[in-house]
Amino acid sequence: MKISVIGCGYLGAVHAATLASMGHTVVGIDVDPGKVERLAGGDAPFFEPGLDELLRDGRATGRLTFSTDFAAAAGARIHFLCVGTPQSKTSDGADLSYLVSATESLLPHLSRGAAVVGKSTVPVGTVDMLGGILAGRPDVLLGWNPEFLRQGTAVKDTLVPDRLVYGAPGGRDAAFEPDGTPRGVTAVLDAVYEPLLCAGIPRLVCNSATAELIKSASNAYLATKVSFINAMSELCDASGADVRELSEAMGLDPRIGNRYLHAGLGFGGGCLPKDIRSLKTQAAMLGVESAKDWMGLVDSVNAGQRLRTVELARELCEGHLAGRTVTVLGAAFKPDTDDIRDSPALDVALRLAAAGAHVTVTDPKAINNAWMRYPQLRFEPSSARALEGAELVLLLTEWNEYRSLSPAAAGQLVRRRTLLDARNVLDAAAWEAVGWTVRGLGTNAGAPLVGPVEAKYAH
Ligand SMILES: NC(=O)c1ccc[n+]([C@@H]2O[C@H](COP(=O)([O-])OP(=O)(O)OC[C@H]3O[C@@H](n4cnc5c(N)ncnc54)[C@H](O)[C@@H]3O)[C@@H](O)[C@H]2O)c1
Ligand SMILES: O=c1ccn([C@@H]2O[C@H](COP(=O)(O)OP(=O)(O)O[C@H]3O[C@H](CO)[C@@H](O)[C@H](O)[C@H]3O)[C@@H](O)[C@H]2O)c(=O)[nH]1
Repeated sequence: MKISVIGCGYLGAVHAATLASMGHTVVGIDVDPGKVERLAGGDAPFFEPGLDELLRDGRATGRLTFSTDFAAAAGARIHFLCVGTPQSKTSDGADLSYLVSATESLLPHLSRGAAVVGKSTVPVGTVDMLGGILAGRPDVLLGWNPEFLRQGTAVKDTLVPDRLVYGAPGGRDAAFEPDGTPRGVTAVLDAVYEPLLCAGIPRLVCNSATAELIKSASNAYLATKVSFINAMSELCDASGADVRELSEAMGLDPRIGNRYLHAGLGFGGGCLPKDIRSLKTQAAMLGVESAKDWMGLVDSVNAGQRLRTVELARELCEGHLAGRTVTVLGAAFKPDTDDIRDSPALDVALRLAAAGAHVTVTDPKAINNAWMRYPQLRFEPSSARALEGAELVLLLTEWNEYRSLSPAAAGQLVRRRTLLDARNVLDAAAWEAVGWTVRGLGTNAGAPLVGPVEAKYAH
């Protein structure tokens, strides 16, 4: 099947390359000529494990091409909208201007009966709004097929997803003939995903509003779990408990599960933060105060972890960050990606620098992106050189390279063996054994149990 993918960023490039690997003929369209040139050359414009290989394969078979020209999308049976829906510059809501523009650019090139299906994460009601743009083309099928991939494991997540969700006009009842044969956009999507469906991946068909909300609610739930355990980590610090043990024990209850229950610096990236704010805005507009307040709390607990980290760093520098030499391990919002969108690590690094510390940031993949965005920070690609002379080391993104640092070797490089493990991943005892002072978030490692509890319950 000929398919077009509009918007070739972290989502679209992976979607296009995996569809080509399933045997489809795919053209990726993007307004960024530099990105298109690299993709067309079989070279991913960002770091995503496994993507380069898929791009090269797609290029070799001739099934995967890229263009800046929307005319190249003509003749496709289905067009996937994968453009960004970032947080608006003026509110907490999503900026839908890229989607509107992409749909308008696509309109003149739509074949009779073609399907337009969005994958971007959108507020509920977006499909109806885009339907207005396509109103003059009643032959065109419109649907939504939200994406759940994670960066760092995007290729595997796309080829072996937990589920496929189709938002189709009229919902489940209208999506099938009386004999159960899929019709309309459901039939087209089934043909696209045939190999996945044959492999037993569950597929859920619902109306567009439900599909839009399934995506937002899923991200909101993941963010809720992270903020919940981080709120518990603060309780642990206040009481002398250890959040790693608490989380492990809670996670063994299958009703709770241990995933997204890792306490630390909290969530960042191009998805969870903007998606919970967008959901908060949607809830407010729909007059649903409980969901609005819930998202606000999840967001503020998450922001609090960044501030707690800076305060802990200050404490570890005897109350004064000004003039201190500080090394930050990690710039990406999480390991295995070069994405620095809303990176908790860089947020903390900027706050430390603003407090007067001499901050050096290192990262295995994200240095270039970080340096272009924050030229005021100092970056060093080599972690060994970044550690030289440090008075405080902060582990802010848990790349394997940092998890496997030798405490003794790192100790030879720094001026003072003081470590803040804000991702709670290191073996504090092994580091303390060679003279490091180690602190975490909610692990109480090395912290004196000064009596916040006694103070709170004194009267
Ligand atoms: N990144 C993820 O892991 C992920 C996963 C699931 C869903 N999503 C959602 O997918 C969407 C895209 O996210 P992303 O991370 O890929 O963003 P991104 O910024 O990496 O990519 C968006 C791409 O769209 C292009 N673009 C913008 N306007 C365009 C237009 N009018 N025509 C053609 N191309 C245009 C941009 O140049 C860019 O390459 C968002 O809604 C996001 O929430 C992302
Ligand atoms: O126990 C945990 C798990 C994650 N995180 C942090 O949470 C953030 C998000 O992590 P992850 O979900 O792995 O990254 P994303 O690639 O942003 O993926 C999320 O956002 C995508 C875009 O919507 C969705 O498709 C995915 O399903 C959803 O997991 C990162 O900063 C992590 O460090 C924690 O702090 N503790």
